[in-house]
Amino acid sequence: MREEKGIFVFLEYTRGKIEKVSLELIAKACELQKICNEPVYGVAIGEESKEIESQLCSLPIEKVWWYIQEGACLSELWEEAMVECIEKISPSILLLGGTPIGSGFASRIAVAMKTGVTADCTMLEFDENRNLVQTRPAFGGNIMASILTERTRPQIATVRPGIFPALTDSSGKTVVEKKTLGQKNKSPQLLAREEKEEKGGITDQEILVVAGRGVKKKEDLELLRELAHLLGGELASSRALVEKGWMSQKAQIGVSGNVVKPEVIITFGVSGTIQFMTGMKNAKKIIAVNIDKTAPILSVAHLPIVGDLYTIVPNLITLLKKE
Ligand SMILES: Cc1cc2nc3c(=O)[nH]c(=O)nc-3n(C[C@H](O)[C@H](O)[C@H](O)COP(=O)(O)OP(=O)(O)OC[C@H]3O[C@@H](n4cnc5c(N)ncnc54)[C@H](O)[C@@H]3O)c2cc1C
Repeated sequence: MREEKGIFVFLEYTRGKIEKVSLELIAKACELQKICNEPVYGVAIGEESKEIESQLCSLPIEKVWWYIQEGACLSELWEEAMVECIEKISPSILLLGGTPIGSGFASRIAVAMKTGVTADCTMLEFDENRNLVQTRPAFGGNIMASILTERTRPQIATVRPGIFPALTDSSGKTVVEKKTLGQKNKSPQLLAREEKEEKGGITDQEILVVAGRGVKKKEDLELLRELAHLLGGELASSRALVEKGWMSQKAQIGVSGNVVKPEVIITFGVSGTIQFMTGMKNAKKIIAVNIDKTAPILSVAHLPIVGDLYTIVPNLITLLKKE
């Protein structure tokens, strides 16, 4: 049997841009490569585009297989392409973004290759036997589980967007091999496609104002939203307010929400449970306002403020409006 070697990364793209999470995975794969000294490969599947071609060519990795999709977007065709690649190069590791596409794809590939998949990893490293240690929060974020796929290959892991720093080097010269994605005679036809522009997402914001259960009424969120907009940011929340139906799940930070990495995060009335902190611990500056001086979030904040949000927020808004 051939020895499995190499780190294989699934490169997702939309609207002429490789997804940030895929660039985060490439950066991580290059970091792992320094330890295992194995090649890093990529695979992309989708419509042909000049922008994508130039981005793929400038990745700092060995080679990319680019399957051009001409017909319907069918997961079975994607699976066939991926399995073909895996069988050809026998990678020891396959990394995918923990996106709706990446997560679904990972499990299909795992079934096809009769191997395991660890979803939503937050840490990837090697053990002394060069097995990939795939670490992810478990039991609602109360413990970190380290999972090994010792007996089968490839070791498949998905990683949530925003966990690893993205690739900054675009000076690579990758060999890109174009292939045509297979067609199915009786495949469903894609008649039209409507692209939905995501607006107001919290994961790309530099500044986030976060509302927690300390906010007493839904209407009070407007004060925090006003503050967020005056600061040039967006309003996010803990799960407590999503459960009340006051905020959308898209605005939730945490282990079952979004992972964010803004320059500044200001929390109001958030206690700082592990499930919440898992989603924001990499923020550059954490400012936390809590009425209770024993709230856990105050001990991790760069600027902990013991006080009532109902006094502090209106004062801040008045100050900012004067500027
Ligand atoms: C499987 C699972 C997954 C989960 N995933 C997530 C997740 O992704 N994200 C998440 O957030 N939670 C998650 N949770 C829920 C989590 O355990 C907590 O329930 C939640 O984070 C609490 O939100 P909170 O801090 O807003 O509320 P609380 O813990 O109730 O804290 C409210 C805080 O507001 C302060 N406060 C009250 N009044 C004021 C005031 N006037 N001014 C200033 N401060 C005030 C209080 O002192 C308190 O510290 C998950 C739970 C489970 C079981």
